[in-house]
Amino acid sequence: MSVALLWVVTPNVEISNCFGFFDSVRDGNWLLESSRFISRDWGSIRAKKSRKQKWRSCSLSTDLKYSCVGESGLESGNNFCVLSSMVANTAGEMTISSEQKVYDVVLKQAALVKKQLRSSVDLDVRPDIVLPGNLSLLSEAYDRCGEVCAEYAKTFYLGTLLMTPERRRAIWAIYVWCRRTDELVDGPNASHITPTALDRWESRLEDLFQGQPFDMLDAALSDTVAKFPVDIQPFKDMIEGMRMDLRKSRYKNFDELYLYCYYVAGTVGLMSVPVMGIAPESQATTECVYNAALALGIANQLTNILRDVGEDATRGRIYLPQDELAQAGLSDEDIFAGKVTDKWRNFMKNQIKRARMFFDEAEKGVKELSAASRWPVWASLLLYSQILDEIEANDYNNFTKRAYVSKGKKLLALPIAYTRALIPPSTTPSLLSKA
Ligand SMILES: CC(C)=CCC/C(C)=C/CC/C(C)=C/CC/C(C)=C/[C@@H]1[C@@H](COP(=O)(O)OP(=O)(O)O)[C@]1(C)CC/C=C(\C)CC/C=C(\C)CCC=C(C)C
Repeated sequence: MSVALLWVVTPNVEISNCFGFFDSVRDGNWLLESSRFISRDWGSIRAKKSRKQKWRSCSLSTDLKYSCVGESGLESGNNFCVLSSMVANTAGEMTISSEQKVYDVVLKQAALVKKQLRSSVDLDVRPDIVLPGNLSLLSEAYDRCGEVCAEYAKTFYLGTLLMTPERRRAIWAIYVWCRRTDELVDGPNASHITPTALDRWESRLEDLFQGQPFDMLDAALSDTVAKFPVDIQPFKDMIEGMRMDLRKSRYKNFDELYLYCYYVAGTVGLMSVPVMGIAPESQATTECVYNAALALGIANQLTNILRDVGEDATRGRIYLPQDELAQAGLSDEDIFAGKVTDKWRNFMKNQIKRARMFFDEAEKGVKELSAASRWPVWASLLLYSQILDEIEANDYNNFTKRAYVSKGKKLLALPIAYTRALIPPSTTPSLLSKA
């Protein structure tokens, strides 16, 4: 299906398969982890005092709420203690945790866009610098991005129609680049993709950020990144996630999985916020909004992983943290056997709880976005989080049953998302402090 679509949307002047890309590149305790990864107050422990206060003002509470997730004694709230931004590697050496690494990227991204996004002007895009002839090519390129988006993500596409035309086009261009990147390792030509191919995709990315796009779809993104304060780092990180997918099929613990989820999905949040914009009246810190965006990406990816356990297993892939499986008395063989047992149900309950914590964290940031961007984000959040409800409704059989949200439920989510999108940003500095 995807290949057919790619042929339709790729213009003749370009390479014409796999979004025009393939030819061109041929040649411890999981409870502690879950608390640590979800609460921004962890960041505050590590950060300088001034930063710490800001994080505190927008974080989940650090109380023991998140430490009561697990079922085993190890996960008792009373044993909960703040570790640090360090984790032990297999050799027993202390290394920087994935959360710390990602947190640094979030801070950098937030700092980069703080000024522009806080502008009181509705849209702070730079004017077009293309010549008149190129303008229609560019608009054709954006239209194609819109078509891809409409084909792959219909509901989300409809949501983007509420955005201003400039923002909508930019989100489409980002979407298409992400989709193409994902297709490299997940699409029909995935078996031919090598690390070298990804290196080439990355140098192509660098070119487009320098204003030298390789094809039409790249040209749309090139224009977008010239107009909006979008940084290259999350894009490079997404490619890094694809590299990880090529070389890894197991994740030792949640620290490793978290990094993977950041690479392939948290990055999407960081790419999107500069385009969607933060409401000028919002009192939330930019970091806080970025953190929520990151959380939504992570939540979506965790949900995706939980939904696709059976499907991934048929490809020899298990994205679930190995240490948590072992703690639950489960092994890879149990996953391959695909039997829903009580051990499995308990394990899944904990995984679902953790994914929901990330959704909760994300919810805090949505209302801080510019008014027109809130609806598609709420819609995406509600629809994706409902997949978790469906896994429960399937009695945790994610081996042979694919959890999906029915059309009726999807339709119902849209007005709910719309109503939520009407909630204005927080204007109480005591709750969310201004940067
Ligand atoms: C409004 C909105 C949702 C904008 C995001 C648009 C965008 C640029 C999406 C790109 C998605 C994409 C193709 C990513 C490539 C990697 C990948 C496949 C990730 C998985 C997505 C699900 O994709 P898929 O369509 O394959 O799913 P199905 O299997 O068909 O169900 C991911 C699970 C991750 C997607 C991550 C997001 C959509 C992050 C969203 C976060 C924001 C938009 C930030 C919102 C801001 C705040 C403050 C909360």
